[in-house]
Amino acid sequence: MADHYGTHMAETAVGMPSRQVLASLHYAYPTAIFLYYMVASTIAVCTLQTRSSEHNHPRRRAITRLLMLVIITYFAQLLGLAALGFVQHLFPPADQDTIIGLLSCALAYGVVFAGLSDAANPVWYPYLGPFGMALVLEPTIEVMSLKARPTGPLNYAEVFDISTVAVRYLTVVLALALYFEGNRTSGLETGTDSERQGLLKTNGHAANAANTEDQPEESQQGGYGATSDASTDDSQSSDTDSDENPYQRRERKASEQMEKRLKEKGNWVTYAKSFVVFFPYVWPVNRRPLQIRVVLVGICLLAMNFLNVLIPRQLGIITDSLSGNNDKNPWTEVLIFAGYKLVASEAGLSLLRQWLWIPVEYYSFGAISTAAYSHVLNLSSDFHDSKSSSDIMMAIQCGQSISNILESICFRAVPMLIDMVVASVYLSAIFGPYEGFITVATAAVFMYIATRMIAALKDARRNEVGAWYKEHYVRQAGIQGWSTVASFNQIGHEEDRYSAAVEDRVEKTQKVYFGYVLAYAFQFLVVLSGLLAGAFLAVYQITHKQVSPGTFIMLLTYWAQMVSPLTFFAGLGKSISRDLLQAEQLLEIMQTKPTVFSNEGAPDLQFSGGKVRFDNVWFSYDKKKDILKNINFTATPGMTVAFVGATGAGKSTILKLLDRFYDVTKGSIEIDGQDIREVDLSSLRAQIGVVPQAPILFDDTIINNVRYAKLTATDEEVYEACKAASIHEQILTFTDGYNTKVGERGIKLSGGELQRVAIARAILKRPSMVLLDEATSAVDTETEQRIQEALRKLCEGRTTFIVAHRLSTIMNADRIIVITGGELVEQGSHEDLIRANGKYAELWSKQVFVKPKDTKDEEDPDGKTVAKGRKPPNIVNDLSPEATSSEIAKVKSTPTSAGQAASGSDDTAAKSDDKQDRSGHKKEV
Ligand SMILES: Nc1ncnc2c1ncn2[C@@H]1O[C@H](COP(=O)(O)OP(=O)(O)OP(=O)(O)O)[C@@H](O)[C@H]1O
Repeated sequence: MADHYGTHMAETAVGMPSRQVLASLHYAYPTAIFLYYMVASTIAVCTLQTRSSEHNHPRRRAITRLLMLVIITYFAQLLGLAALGFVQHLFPPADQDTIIGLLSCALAYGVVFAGLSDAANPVWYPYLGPFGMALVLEPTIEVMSLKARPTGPLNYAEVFDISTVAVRYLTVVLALALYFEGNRTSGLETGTDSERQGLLKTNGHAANAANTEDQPEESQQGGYGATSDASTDDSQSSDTDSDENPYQRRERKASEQMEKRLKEKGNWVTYAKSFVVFFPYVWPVNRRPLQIRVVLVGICLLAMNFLNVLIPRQLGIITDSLSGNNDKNPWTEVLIFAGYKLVASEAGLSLLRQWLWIPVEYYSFGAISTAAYSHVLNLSSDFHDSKSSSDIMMAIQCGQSISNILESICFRAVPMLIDMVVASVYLSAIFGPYEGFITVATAAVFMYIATRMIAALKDARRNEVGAWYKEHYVRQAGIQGWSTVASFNQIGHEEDRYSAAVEDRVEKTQKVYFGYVLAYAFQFLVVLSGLLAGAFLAVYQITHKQVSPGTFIMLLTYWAQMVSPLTFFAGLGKSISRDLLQAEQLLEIMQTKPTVFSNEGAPDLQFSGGKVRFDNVWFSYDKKKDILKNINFTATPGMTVAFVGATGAGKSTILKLLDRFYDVTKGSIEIDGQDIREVDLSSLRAQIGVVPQAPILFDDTIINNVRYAKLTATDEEVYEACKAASIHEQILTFTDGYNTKVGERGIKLSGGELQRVAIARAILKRPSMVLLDEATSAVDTETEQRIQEALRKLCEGRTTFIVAHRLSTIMNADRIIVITGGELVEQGSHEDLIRANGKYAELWSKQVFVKPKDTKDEEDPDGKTVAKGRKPPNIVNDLSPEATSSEIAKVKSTPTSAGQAASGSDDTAAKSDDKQDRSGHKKEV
């Protein structure tokens, strides 16, 4: 064996133990650098320190160059040894430990160098550690090597070697000095030491609060994500992207959410802990058979690791038996090989693993989807009003990504890592440490190149997704808006638009595709170089009879097997971060708490007539602008209360508060003396029947849609409800009668039919209280008459709240409440309010006395003259304030006749005089 300087160890006076120590140091030093760097970098990333530094170290460039110089000195030493070997005809020119040590140090510092070059704002301790080790270990190794050489004067090679080590040592010292000097200077300049202290908020407390809290949100995020982190780049770039498609918007929102949560949690570890909510869905808790399956899957994976060694090894044995290098029977060996292949194949362990795993996987997918769906359904109106339904549905589907992350780590990354470690150890054992080094070096270079290339393709990929979405939207717009396209004669325009979008997408896809092909080509070249180096070494050892020819075949097979784990690892970070972003969207939903809920153990609503009291009710949707202000009124049992007022005044909001779609911000709502927040939500809603402004039906048959109000209702009950809602006859005229499908959201029904089906539903429910929100807005007056009849049946004896713009609909209400700008400005019966000559009288007069404008010749908006005496294009209300007053005066003198004028029905007018409410209670006016 040759020592550091090419002289044979055996000739020196150094004892065995120190030689062993020296040999171990050659391996331990680069290993320590590598491990320290990896662990320190991981800690820095996990504790988010890499995101803290907002300005660069002033000497960073110089330090990076010095690090490069350190690597060069190792190659210089190797070149020196090669020159010595060449001159002295020594091969190998030094002992194997020294050469491997130098090569490994060059590789380890190479990894550190690559990390420093790539980091946007590095945290320095992962890079300083190796320098610190060098300060101690470099002289130690050198001194021990000098001790190991024979006594006598130094030759040129030894002088060169010592000088190179000295240069390296000085380089390391200089790099450290520059770091501390730069740190001190920048500290003096800025007055802070952000590089060492700049940790982010932990659990809501900012370590660098002074730095971050004064800044606007954007700038905080900017500094925050100031690494090369993809997600932050995405969020920032897409913020300014006006062409953001839903995919990009979702990704941006998820990545912003992730940033926010990371900021709150302080590090990745606590961040990852927030995903613990998914644990019961991923791990089959309380399902022993499934748990056993998971364990068996683990055993299968270990068996696969084992087979990955056995198969190449067996090929080597077969080759050796064929070439007579061993005395084994090739027939038997081939059979054993076939056996291994069978076990490792899709028909063997893989099949078994899938069989074991599929129920677990689907358990998890099913459990997450069901839990997410149920959670979403139980969230309150504020959530549903603020989220797009497509985003919610996407997020529920993203449940799969949680199990994907675990599967990637547990069932792919871990076994592949085992494969790679086993490969380098096994190859080192067979061919010696050089082969192990070649394997590790190839893997490191491969991963570096592959991850860089994937990162370089990020923009191209984003453009491709954008183009894909654009194509999708152009197509969808053309098809969905076909009638608009056709009626505006724009088919040609849409065709051009679509073909341009397709062309753009195809061009961008090609770019990405070619990028991937190029990336694979580079990866292949790296693997080929490693394979070539490994194969040369093997050939050398075979020709020197150190190993058998069969091992060559084993080596080739092993290398071929390693490409797929390497490719997987190169893309692992990307796929995990994509899955995490998707899981983030679901996590956000799962962590949203309903704002309207039943208190623990809340009693059921005890309904006794339906007395409703609004006591000083205030409400705001966004906690900023008050939508309802100080609303006070009481509705006695069976009373019909109508809300009128301008659009946006807050009428529908009052109904939503009654049904507890939202809770009041201040004040309270009581039903029969019970605060509705104190009773069980479901028992409250069970008492209330709603006919909404825009009823939504399910894409199902009419009968099923009506029956939705009471799932146990018989067909007869449904028919009765439809008869009561004056829709039965009409349904019978449909092609399939009650089995007619209503289309998505009831699109196949007319507005009036839709509203009557909604009324039938409410009738079938037989609620104790009724809320009608513009229930007859979509029907003509004749149909309305019939619906009024239906509604009368529905509301009979029930406390009813009506919102209506058409005042004729509500003039018979026991109480009319006028809402203006969220405030209750008037209340009373129709007659009282008309007499009061306030807001209601004004609204009433405008609706009653609508008549054509004076039909003198005038110009229409296009400048064309409209001839006098002809019917003008619009009927408008032309009452002047004076005219209004005089009309109201008339109304005041003959209220009943005004009622008749409005309703056109003696019957309804007669009822307006009825001071007794429908349940026999005296009206509370
Ligand atoms: N979910 C919501 N989130 C935020 N603001 C809302 C929401 N729903 C309604 N608003 C706002 O609250 C105000 C009152 O709305 P509301 O629907 O109660 O009015 P309305 O009097 O019933 O109007 P219309 O007669 O047109 O139905 C409006 O300004 C509206 O923009």
